[in-house]
Amino acid sequence: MDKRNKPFTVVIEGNIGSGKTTLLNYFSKYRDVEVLQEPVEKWRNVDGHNLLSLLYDDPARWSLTFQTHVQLTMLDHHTKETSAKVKLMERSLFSGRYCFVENLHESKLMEPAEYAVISEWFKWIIKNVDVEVDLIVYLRSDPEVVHKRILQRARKEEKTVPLSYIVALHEIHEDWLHHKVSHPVPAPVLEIDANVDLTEMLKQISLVENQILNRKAIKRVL
Ligand SMILES: Cc1cc2cn([C@H]3C[C@H](O)[C@@H](CO)O3)c(=O)nc2[nH]1
Repeated sequence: MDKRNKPFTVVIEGNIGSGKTTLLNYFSKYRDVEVLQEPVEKWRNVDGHNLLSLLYDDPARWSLTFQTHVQLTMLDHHTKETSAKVKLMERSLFSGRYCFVENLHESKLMEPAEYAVISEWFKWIIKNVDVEVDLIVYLRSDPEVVHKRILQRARKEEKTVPLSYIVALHEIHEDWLHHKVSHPVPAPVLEIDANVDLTEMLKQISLVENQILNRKAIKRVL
């Protein structure tokens, strides 16, 4: 991708059920913003196989397969050309490797040899492909709050997700994006309190909208 016309790239990060889709929908009304949601439907149908369902039914057996496919679909989003000035992505190669893969490895649901292989892929990609991001919006939430939402949302594959899994993912997101002590942070982090209800969340988003749309920088250029 030609660096000159690369869009201002913003990734939305946060635990399962932290309100990423709400934030992305808020911005889909803008002409000049390309919104790339997580391609969950792709993960549910890879040549007829529902990898998301396989993952949750038997994570030890399927975590490498699932995370390898997610890494491919994220690479596709990172490298997707667009004429829009802003590209808004739901999650990224970075949360894939630093949060989800890390968590599966730490909880012994991914073999060390599998962890090594998917990490080699990740290292090669960030060395050889331009997957730079300009801003991370971190939807910070409490595990109990999002776990309740997940059960209410009742995505069929997630109905058995235990609170312990959400707590582990929360800690890993916090170490990476809030404490910034575990892995490289590839862009400045803008934190949003995601424990609030929808109306309050939308109010928070409108307060940081100019930063997310990089308005002032674009005005400077124009
Ligand atoms: C990058 C990345 C996104 C992502 C999502 N997921 C799961 C969490 C949710 O149950 C579902 C949709 O985000 O997929 C995962 O296990 N590993 C992931 N890695």
